[in-house]
Amino acid sequence: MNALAPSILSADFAALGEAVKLVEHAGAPYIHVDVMDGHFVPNITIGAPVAAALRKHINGIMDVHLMIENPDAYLEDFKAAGADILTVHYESTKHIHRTLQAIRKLGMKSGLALNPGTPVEVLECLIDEVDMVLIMSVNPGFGGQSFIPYALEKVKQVKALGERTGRDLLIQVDGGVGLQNVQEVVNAGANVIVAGSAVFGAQDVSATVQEFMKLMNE
Ligand SMILES: O=C(CO)[C@@H](O)[C@H](O)COP(=O)(O)O
Repeated sequence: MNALAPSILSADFAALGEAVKLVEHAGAPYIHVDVMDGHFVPNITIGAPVAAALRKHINGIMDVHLMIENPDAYLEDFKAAGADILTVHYESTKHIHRTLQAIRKLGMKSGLALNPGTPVEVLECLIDEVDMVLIMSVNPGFGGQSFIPYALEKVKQVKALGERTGRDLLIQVDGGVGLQNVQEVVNAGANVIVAGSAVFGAQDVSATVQEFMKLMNE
């Protein structure tokens, strides 16, 4: 599973302007799509039809992060839209074990996201159903927030849990990651980095992606 690792940069988009830039840079091998519903998080972004339209321009893995209530109702839609990895939140799902199994049954890799206030201990009973753990390093809902330092400790805990249980996990970190702190995040154990404003807010998107990749793989 960790053929993607050691370190992947995932250009994260949640707005159509960012999606246009994404299409311009469609050589990106791994794309993280933020889906927000205005209920689980205060923001609204895109749904499965837009993800499906963008999929045609993505030359690589599409990783969809569902920040929505009742994600179970939409698993098949995002499979049909072309998601390779589908991530749901521990906090939005009533029967998370069943939801993770359902994602895999549909032929996608299963991702489990933990908000900053959710401890890593909840993974203990779920680890065998999870391909990727997403440690949120901001409270979900908006780009451009500051990185919460305690996330580094959680990444270390997930890495240790993976080693203890013999699982080759993808460990993703999302929120407030930029060129200034990406190495610290990778050194803690992350192997998939999500970056939104640091990529799409840059003057030169391609050069910034290259700089990220260099720092992450040094
Ligand atoms: O999903 C979220 C927040 O809800 C994150 O993906 C952010 O959108 C990442 O943006 P930056 O913090 O990198 O600007």
